[in-house]
Amino acid sequence: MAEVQDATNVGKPVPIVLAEEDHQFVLDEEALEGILLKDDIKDRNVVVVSVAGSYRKGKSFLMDFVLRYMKATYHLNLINEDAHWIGSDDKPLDGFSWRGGSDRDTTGILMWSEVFKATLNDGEKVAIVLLDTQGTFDSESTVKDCATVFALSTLLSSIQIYNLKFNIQEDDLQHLQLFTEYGRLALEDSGTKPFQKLQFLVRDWSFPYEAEYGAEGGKKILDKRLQISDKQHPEHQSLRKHIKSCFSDIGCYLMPHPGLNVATNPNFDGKLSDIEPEFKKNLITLIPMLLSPNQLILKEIGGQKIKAKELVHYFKAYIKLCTGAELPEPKSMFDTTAEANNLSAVASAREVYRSMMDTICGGNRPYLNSNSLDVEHFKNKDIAIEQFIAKRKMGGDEFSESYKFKLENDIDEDFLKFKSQNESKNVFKSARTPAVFFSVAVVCYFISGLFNFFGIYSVASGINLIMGLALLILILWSYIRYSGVHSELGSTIDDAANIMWDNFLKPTYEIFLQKGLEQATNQAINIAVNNTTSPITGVQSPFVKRPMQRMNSHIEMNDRFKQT
Ligand SMILES: Nc1nc2c(ncn2[C@@H]2O[C@H](COP(=O)(O)OP(=O)(O)OP(=O)(O)O)[C@@H](O)[C@H]2O)c(=O)[nH]1
Ligand SMILES: [Mg+2]
Repeated sequence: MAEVQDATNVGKPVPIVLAEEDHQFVLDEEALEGILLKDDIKDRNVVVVSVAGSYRKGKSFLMDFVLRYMKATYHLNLINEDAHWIGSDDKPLDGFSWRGGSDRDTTGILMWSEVFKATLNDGEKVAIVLLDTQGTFDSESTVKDCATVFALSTLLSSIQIYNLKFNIQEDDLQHLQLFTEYGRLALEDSGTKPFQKLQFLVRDWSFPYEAEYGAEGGKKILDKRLQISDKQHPEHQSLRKHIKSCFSDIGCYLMPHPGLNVATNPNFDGKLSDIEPEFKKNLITLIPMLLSPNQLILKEIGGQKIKAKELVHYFKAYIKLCTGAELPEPKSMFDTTAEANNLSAVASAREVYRSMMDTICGGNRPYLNSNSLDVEHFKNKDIAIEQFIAKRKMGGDEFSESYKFKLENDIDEDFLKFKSQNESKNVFKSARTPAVFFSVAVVCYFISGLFNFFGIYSVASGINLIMGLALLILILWSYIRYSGVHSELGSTIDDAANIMWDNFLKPTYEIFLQKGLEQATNQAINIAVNNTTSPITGVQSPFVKRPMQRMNSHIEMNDRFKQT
């Protein structure tokens, strides 16, 4: 017994993964290498035991009993059959820091500085590493912090103890799913189960009449909780399938309550004499069940056993993955639900906009002039946004503001598509390229004729060359449109035609049109005022003649009236 007590003073907890204030996790490589790269350790295959779960649930307290067992069994080579490893009744519990109170204690990931050396039944010499982790869901950690610690410790351990209180609840399974999925994302898909042993540990189990304390009762409860049946909601079924697919072995142990001293006495220092005998009895069964030489599970990654020196590389690689920008940000249940709500409201409002625009300018509707299309767009956009605002959504106005912005962007994107679809229906626009090049050819033809007439042959042949080029481009464009090949060249020709149209042909055409209109208006006024015959038809217009006759007769009548 004395030897056991001395042994508990060897080693100390070493922070390996440090939780920084800005919610970043940093690996202390030097400390890690100091533990795992010792000459007598580095080439041994490793067993990594870790404990994870919500904060303030006795994880570090349990690990200190694990330490007592490890020291007695592997450090001092005491065989534990007589349960002496658990120590004397009056010895306070030390090792990983544990304490009472409601505020979190452990942060980041701690590794015990002593790596225990063991020889398996087949003679293989292995090293056993113990990890204690920061509890999940304390008031200071974000969901990402919790997922990072849980995923890292699951990725790096061969036995992960999932520490729960009272029962295995649905939310415990949901969190496990979230965290393991986070860890699984960090791994390349190897097709095999990514993690090894998962040991549910239910503390303060209060229903021994339903399932007895220990592994047998634990199995009964676990089977019930992980059972998949057709009657279950698909969400529950997939959750269970997911958990089973992640771990190669899943067990459960039901622990009794340790007694009121442990749970509520602020002066409790871990003495066995203050702990309920039933709890002690179960510790003596639980810990050797996981860690006796014939129960050890070697750490494997992708089917390969991992040596202590290799574990250092995996620590470095996984922390980089879990803290890098590649993994998606895990969110709280509320955020995820509110996001889903808002996204579905965005989708249905967008659908409203699309279907309204479809009836106005969809594929089977005729061309609409761009002003009317703009008016319809703004009107329908307003209707869609109003519908988005009116829809009941979780998260409140502030939360949905960014989704409203997204909806506006999505609608503007849709509008661009509707617009270009509408433009493609404008036959005049699609005929612009041939019209431009044809016009160039015709104009060149007349101008070159003019130069020929005046005998300036060199200029005329230069203009003829331009005419030939325009015709050649026209033929090339027609071929591209017909065959569908070299579409980029086709677009360049279209662009060139647009530039010529916008800068030369359209202004010229507008000037002529304006002049023509001015002339026509002047003539119409002349006809009206002078009652002249139309210069075009040579006929006196009845629309002008009749009102003029009526006006003249009114003047005549007026004059006669004045005379009488
Ligand atoms: N009810 C109950 N209390 C326990 C049990 N085991 C330990 N405790 C008490 O729980 C309190 C917290 O113990 P810790 O080991 O520090 O808990 P932890 O889970 O490591 O907490 P964090 O490091 O903050 O995540 C201490 O007061 C222990 O005495 C148990 O099985 N049941
Ligand atoms: Mg702790």
